[in-house]
Amino acid sequence: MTSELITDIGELSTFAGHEDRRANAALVIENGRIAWIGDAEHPPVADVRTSVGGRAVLPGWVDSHSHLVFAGDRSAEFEARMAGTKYAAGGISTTVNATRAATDAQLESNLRALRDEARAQGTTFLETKTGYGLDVDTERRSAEIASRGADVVTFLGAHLVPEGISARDYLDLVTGPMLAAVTPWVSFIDVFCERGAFDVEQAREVLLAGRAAGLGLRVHGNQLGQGGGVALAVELGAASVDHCNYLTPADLDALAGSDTVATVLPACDLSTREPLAPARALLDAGVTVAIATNCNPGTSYTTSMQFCIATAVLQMHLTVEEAVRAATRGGARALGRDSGADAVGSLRVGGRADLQVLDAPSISHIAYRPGVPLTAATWLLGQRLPPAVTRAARAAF
Ligand SMILES: N=CN[C@@H](CCC(=O)O)C(=O)O
Ligand SMILES: [Zn+2]
Repeated sequence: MTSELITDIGELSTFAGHEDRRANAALVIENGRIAWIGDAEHPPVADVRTSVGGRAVLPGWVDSHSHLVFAGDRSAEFEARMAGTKYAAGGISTTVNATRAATDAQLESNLRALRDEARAQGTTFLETKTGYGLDVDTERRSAEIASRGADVVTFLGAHLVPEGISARDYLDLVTGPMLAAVTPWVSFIDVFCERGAFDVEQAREVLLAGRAAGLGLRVHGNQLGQGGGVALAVELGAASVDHCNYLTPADLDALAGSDTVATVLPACDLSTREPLAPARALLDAGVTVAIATNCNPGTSYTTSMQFCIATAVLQMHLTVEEAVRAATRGGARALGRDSGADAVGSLRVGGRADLQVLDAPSISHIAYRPGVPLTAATWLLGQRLPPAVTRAARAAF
């Protein structure tokens, strides 16, 4: 099996827990894994030598929150919002109607185009959710399609109570036949615990049914106002609670004393004109923070982790290193994948060779040069992605 030495690295960021950023380093990839990390002056013998010419090398992004199984467009809703209309959960139904009407091939092609767009920008590990079907058949096919394009799939049948059914009957469906239909394809269950979606008791019922089916738990919480989503996530030991825009001091304390990751979604905060999530306060309280895109057609139509990181630095007051860690190791933690043989989001000997090279000497350029796409090359499980694959989304016309 061919081994590849990556050398002339300007700055190596590993996020493996020690020497997170180092100069004069090199690494060797073999069999899809990192075989060696060390001093560039004393590398082991390798079959192939790749010089990155002083550029920065770091883990690929772990985007731990997206909604990529959908059809249709909500740019008119976005324009209205930019003109002053407030975001409300009800907008989800526009995408539900378009998604139900789409064929499997259309949904899969959209998902793959967005996944490739993300990869071209350095994302090597991606979670995505169902949640625009909201009937048994469309949720099942959404989950199956998602499993062919994403690394982790989350069941979000509890996104909104669709038209034509009572909340009680819909909860019975979500926690019964719908859950049974998606279970082969998903590893987490999620619920939108918010005004206009599901209240705390309804959310608890959904999460407990998911847990009984063997799924991990996640919560969309405290996005549009203070509520019980964060407290419920902590109470039930959810892997993450996502959004976290409106936190009380008690929410902060609860998160700080827990293993639940707070996932912040900076692009969504800007696109919905909600206050930015208090990522600085969360980190200061000792909470593990993840940064993700929340790519979806309603509230955050971007696959750019770099945009999210730059926003977290420039507007949420994270340091560059904190933000990049949150977008790699933090995302991995939110997905339960930050340790063990299948760990992602860090570069360590024996771990997956999922990495990217920036067209910049250090990670600081991600925020220092905001809006500039800096990923120059990406390796996924040790294989360098060909430019043709990463440009596929744009070539298809
Ligand atoms: N908040 C709930 N769900 C999505 C948005 C859904 C939509 O408006 O389409 C989110 O994470 O922002
Ligand atoms: Zn979301």
